[in-house]
Amino acid sequence: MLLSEAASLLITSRIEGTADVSITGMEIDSRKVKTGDLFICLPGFTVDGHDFAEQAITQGAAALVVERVLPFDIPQLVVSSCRHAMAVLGDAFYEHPSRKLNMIGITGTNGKTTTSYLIERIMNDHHINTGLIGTIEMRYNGKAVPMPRTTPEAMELQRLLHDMVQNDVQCCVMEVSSHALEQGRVKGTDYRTAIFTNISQDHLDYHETMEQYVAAKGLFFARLGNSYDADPSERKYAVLNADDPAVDYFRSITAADVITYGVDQPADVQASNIRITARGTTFHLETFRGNIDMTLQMVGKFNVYNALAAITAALIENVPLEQIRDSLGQMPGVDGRVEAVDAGQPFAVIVDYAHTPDGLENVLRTITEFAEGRILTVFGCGGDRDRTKRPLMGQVAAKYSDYTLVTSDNPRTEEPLSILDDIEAGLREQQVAADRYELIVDRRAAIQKAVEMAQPGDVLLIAGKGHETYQIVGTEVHDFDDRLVAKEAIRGLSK
Ligand SMILES: CC(=O)N[C@H]1[C@@H](OP(=O)(O)OP(=O)(O)OC[C@H]2O[C@@H](n3ccc(=O)[nH]c3=O)[C@H](O)[C@@H]2O)O[C@H](CO)[C@@H](O)[C@@H]1O[C@H](C)C(=O)N[C@@H](C)C(=O)N[C@H](CCC(=O)O)C(=O)O
Ligand SMILES: Nc1ncnc2c1ncn2[C@@H]1O[C@H](COP(=O)(O)OP(=O)(O)OP(=O)(O)O)[C@@H](O)[C@H]1O
Repeated sequence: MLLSEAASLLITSRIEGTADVSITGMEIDSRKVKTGDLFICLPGFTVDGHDFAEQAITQGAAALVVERVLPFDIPQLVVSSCRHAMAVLGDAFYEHPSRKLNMIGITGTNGKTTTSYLIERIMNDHHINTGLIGTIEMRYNGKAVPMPRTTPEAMELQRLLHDMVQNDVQCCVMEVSSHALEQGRVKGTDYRTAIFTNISQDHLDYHETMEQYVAAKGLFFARLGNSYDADPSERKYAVLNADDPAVDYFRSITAADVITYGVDQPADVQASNIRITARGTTFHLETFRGNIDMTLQMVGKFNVYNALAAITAALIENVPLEQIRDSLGQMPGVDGRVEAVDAGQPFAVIVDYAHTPDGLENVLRTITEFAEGRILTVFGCGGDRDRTKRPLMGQVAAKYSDYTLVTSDNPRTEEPLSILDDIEAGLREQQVAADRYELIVDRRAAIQKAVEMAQPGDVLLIAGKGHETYQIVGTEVHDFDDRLVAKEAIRGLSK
């Protein structure tokens, strides 16, 4: 691509210097620039990419995209927003890869990862080669790479999608975070199906108010549309949770065809007669393509919602209902999501990624449905993130647990004990007696204590970290896996 071609894609841009320079790659991180790359200077929240232009030039950048002209003798494409330019240029440079894939995006506070795994499983079982991008990793054709963020930056995303196209992937299911929507990371990505799971309090450190958080999610649906004469194979679909209060708002702002799913409110894809046991969940499913009885190995009403969202996406892709039933019935669940830890102990240990008040409430409510003994809960809240959810999570833990151990969960640069104090305020609000909870900063010691307290029939929930295998203290990342720590503690019981 020539710099002049890049400029023609951005209507208000101008070029300072030579326009016919050839661009052989694009990069937003100066440390990764290669000879011939176009370096896009992103003004960030912590540092400004413009300050790294010199390093990019030293590494061989052929030209820059800037919001202000820099004093370097190199062609510069001057734009009003480098973030917007990155999305447009990435999409064009990688030859519009999302238009060659059936793109399914999932947004919502909870359930994105679970739903994406369910869709990936159904599609692949139906021989639709499907790639996945999300919190845990990006994977396709048996290749998996851990991801630093839930939704990649626009440039990285377009590169990934291009790679999928080159490798004969037909469908891509991906998580679309509210941060990504707000920052335009998925601008230019052409989705066929946009799924909404649910919205509840989280990320207010970033979005500040619930209204702004909902509005950020809304961008996903507002950008999706159909022309009146769109070919059926080209139509766009908004798949919405009929039981979530935000459904009417998202319906009102999208021009896509809306398909709803739900349990409590009438919906196009509806579950009824839900039965939950410790081993799984069954329900009756009614859809616009027929009805069927479903069995999930995953527990909880919230997983019925995740399954309904996945079923709806699969029906849009014309997967037969029987095939969907068989795929979901065989799916053991997702890493770190209501994952049972079994080291032969006479009580249940469950590790779960719940890190929002709503997520914690859902998993605890589910446990109450099958717990024979007491419920012991170990959890904490992340440092340098939404502080307002801490007391709310304390309240939820207090409401459902017989004993709560409040501990650390990635304290980052905050004083760990002060995070625990914020959570304790919620426990106190619920007027929990002082002998029904404890603050233990060291997560290993908290898990150890809970394991020692557990009696036969009890359920011990270790919430917050799920699949994560680290703990961030200060700026250091330490190895830490709740599942391994719990197993060690259980083995220690017999010594
Ligand atoms: C708040 C937020 O989203 N920040 C993202 C943003 O950071 P930033 O704007 O501060 O960027 P920066 O680090 O200041 O750098 C600015 C520019 O300088 C460049 N740079 C920087 C250093 C250098 O030596 N050379 C260089 O070129 C960077 O590559 C970047 O282009 O752009 C960075 C570069 O892409 C992201 O890594 C960073 O995500 C941070 C790590 C983050 O924690 N994001 C979270 C909040 C997030 O996005 N989470 C959601 C999921 C939430 C959920 O549902 O749980 C997600 O989608 O992951
Ligand atoms: N549909 C749902 N409704 C409410 N809570 C849910 C739902 N699905 C999962 N959860 C809870 O949220 C936790 C995280 O689930 P999952 O990883 O699927 O969500 P996510 O949206 O991808 O989260 P994140 O954005 O933080 O990665 C689960 O461990 C479970 O406790």
